[in-house]
Amino acid sequence: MTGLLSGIHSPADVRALPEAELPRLCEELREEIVSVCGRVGGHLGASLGVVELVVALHRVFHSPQDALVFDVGHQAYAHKLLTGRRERMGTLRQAEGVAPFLDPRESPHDAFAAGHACTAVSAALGMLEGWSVLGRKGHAVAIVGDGALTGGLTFEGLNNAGGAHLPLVVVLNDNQMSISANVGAIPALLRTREARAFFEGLGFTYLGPVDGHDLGALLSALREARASSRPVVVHAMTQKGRGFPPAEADLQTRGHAMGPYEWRDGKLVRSRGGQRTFSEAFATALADALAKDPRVVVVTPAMLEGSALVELKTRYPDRVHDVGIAEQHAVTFCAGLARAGARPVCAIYSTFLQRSFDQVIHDVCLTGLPVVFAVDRAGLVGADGATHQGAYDVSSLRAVPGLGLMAPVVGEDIPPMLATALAAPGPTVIRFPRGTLPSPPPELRLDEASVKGARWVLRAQAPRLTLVTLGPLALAALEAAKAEAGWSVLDARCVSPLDSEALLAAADSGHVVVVEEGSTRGGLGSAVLELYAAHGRTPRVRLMGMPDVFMPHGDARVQRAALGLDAEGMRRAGRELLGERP
Ligand SMILES: Cc1ncc(C[n+]2csc(CCOP(=O)(O)OP(=O)(O)O)c2C)c(N)n1
Ligand SMILES: CC(=O)[C@@H](O)[C@H](O)COP(=O)(O)O
Ligand SMILES: [Mg+2]
Repeated sequence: MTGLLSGIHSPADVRALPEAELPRLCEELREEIVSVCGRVGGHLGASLGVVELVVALHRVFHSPQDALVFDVGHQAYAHKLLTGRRERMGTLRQAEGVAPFLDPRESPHDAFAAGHACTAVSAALGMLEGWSVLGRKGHAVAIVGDGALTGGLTFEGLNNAGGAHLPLVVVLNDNQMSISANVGAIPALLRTREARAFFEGLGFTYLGPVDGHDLGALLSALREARASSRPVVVHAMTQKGRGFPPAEADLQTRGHAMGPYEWRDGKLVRSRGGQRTFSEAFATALADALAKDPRVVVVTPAMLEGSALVELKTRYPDRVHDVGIAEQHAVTFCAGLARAGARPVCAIYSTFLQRSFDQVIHDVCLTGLPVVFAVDRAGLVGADGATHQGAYDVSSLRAVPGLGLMAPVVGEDIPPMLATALAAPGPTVIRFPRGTLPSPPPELRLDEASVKGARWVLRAQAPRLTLVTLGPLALAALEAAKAEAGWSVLDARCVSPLDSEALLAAADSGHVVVVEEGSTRGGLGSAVLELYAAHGRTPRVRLMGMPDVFMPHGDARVQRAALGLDAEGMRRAGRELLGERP
């Protein structure tokens, strides 16, 4: 790489450039972002939209003495390129490579770790307050999207900041988009003069709206904000996908994030197989439920695309609700719907459901309201890494009384599971992973009758060992067991309530390996051990799953194999437990 970017190793180099060179720097940053994302995929559109903003921020503020706190961190590729990570950017989102979002362990210029939305204002305010206590000087800037303004946590931070009289700078990166078009009253509010009144009402000085691609305007607004002794909002208008026509033209998919791509015959081609995903299979089952039962209502906290609900939203605009990046609200909204007699299905990623644990307990489960949670991205998620792993849903939700919890193995399991959940008098979780559907062996087909208990996928004549699995891992277990003599496979299917009878029968084999794609701390394996302890049963048990660390980014298939969550790994673990040569 020649050009300006090759001479930029830290923000000090950005500040040393003549101002007239900054447009060229922005051009090079865009070229680099498009090129990196073309090779490895990533959050292309969000990052392209803030190139001028990031350059201006590094020009006016002095990172790391000043803290630039990016909300989510998916928009920060230009920041990574300007802070010493340019040469490693080709490793973005891959194992051992540059992190998908921001992480202070990767760079001192990443002021605060993120990946989940709506944390920036609170974190930046906390840092300012901390510095004030410790007598350290510095500016703190929260860079927040308009989507993050649909989340309660952002408002909690703004409210606190407006009354705290600290010179917090909030840069509102308003591209009029969340992943989908932004929702609720906020988008309209931000288009009117009331935006000023709103932020001023909260105790902020309001600067803007500023053209977020006009470096001169940005520099002058940010300088004014830096000089302020009060909280300031700089309202910058940006365009997602800016400078890359396919992203500008297709905001929801290419404009937010996409996998690796290439140009073929003048067309952008995504390298994605045509196989159906678990999310799509769930959406198909939902379509059926919506058609059959007028009480069914679907709720997503800002993940219409990821949860494959775009088409259903078009077909049922009044029964499919995108409520914004508002997981707590989504769950309590569902509780209200259920209380009114509707049958809500909350489609939510496992990692984002963490936000609403109390709402699940207090608003839904305490009185047993019939809400269905379609918990997507349960298990390893791959390139999004530690912040997005679906590791804790089973461990945490298993503890909640009256909450049913089940997991399909194959796509065919989903319709009967959803029907069972919708017919249940109380709340139910259906958890399924990110990715494509496996091909079902004929013996795994379920009938449409209600789903009950565990299912023997393979029952050996003289069993020596049972692999107890959850979700699609049953298929790898089947492969492992078929290669060994006397191995059985039990698909636990329901974690709550546990099928005690089947699991106690599994103990008869003397050796039990419990395999799940979730934390082994408190997950299905723990449930099985609790059951055996309660019944005084003492088979030799081995637990397999996600270990007691925050699993980093990488290829999910590779990680699965490394954790032994494939046929080979299960065979190895089983043979070890049996005392046989692995
Ligand atoms: C708590 C949480 N919910 C959902 C998401 C998924 N998500 C990531 S970015 C994004 C859109 C954010 O919109 P905005 O803040 O406007 O930023 P933009 O992408 O437009 O730059 C969403 C919904 C998340 N990261 N965290
Ligand atoms: C940044 C963020 O939280 C989302 O954009 C997320 O990366 C989407 O993940 P999926 O690709 O699994 O939908
Ligand atoms: Mg936005």
